[in-house]
Amino acid sequence: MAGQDITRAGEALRLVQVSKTYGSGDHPVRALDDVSVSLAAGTFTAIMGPSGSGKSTFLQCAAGLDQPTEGRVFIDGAELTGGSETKVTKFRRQRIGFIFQQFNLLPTLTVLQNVTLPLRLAGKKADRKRAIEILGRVGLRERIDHRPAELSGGQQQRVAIARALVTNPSVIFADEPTGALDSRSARNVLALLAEAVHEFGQTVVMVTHDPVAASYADSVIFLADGRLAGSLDRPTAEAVAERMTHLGDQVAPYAAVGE
Ligand SMILES: Nc1ncnc2c1ncn2[C@@H]1O[C@H](COP(=O)(O)OP(=O)(O)OP(=O)(O)O)[C@@H](O)[C@H]1O
Repeated sequence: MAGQDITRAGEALRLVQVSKTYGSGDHPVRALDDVSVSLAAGTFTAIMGPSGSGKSTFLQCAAGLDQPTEGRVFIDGAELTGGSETKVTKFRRQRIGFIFQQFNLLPTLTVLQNVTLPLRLAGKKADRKRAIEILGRVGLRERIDHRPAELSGGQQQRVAIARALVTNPSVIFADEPTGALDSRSARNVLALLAEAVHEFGQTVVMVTHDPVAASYADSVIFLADGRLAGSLDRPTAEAVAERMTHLGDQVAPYAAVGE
């Protein structure tokens, strides 16, 4: 992980000429093709693009869940790429938070235990007070002893947000975080993510299909065929939907979240 530091101050995520090719032989798939991106700390970025454009691959490579075939990834100035699997896992636990479409909470643990788990995995003290404070922030102070199955989908996703926030990570990656939620819960979750960015200085990178979800971000990065296909600052749902149409996607009616 050594090497020349090519990142800038205040930069939370940097991808330098990242490519990912799946398979070899006659039909390799170039899922990401020479993607370079720089995201400032304390910003909320949505990644959008047609199906198969490389969004999940982008997230997997940027978050150290998969290794790019070429290129380098830096989180907070430290290189994520190039280390052993053990080093990358440690790096992820210390610096990266995740939010998934299906919440990925452990069903046998209570809400509070789910939230303190990343601290324990990162070898830190299971700081109960901090976990309870964050659960209060996401509106679940009264539910800390419940199991995930006793909560609604929106509440489970709020637990997952608390779990992502608890280690104070350099970047939180969210993969379709509202994909399994009704529109009201989705708005609530998106507002919480935006609040984590604007009030607490978190950095969030979110993959989404939904122009309304993307409109909660500060900017949108578009992918098409594994390549960068532009960006949009201060996006509105209408502008995002319009751009997606030009990228060849069948955009869902954007009332999905905002209705
Ligand atoms: N493990 C894999 N092996 C081979 N090809 C893969 C693999 N994972 C993804 N791909 C291919 O890489 C390309 C990009 O896939 P990716 O899942 O990143 O797209 P996406 O934009 O997230 O798509 P969606 O919106 O449908 O989830 C696609 O052509 C896909 O078929």
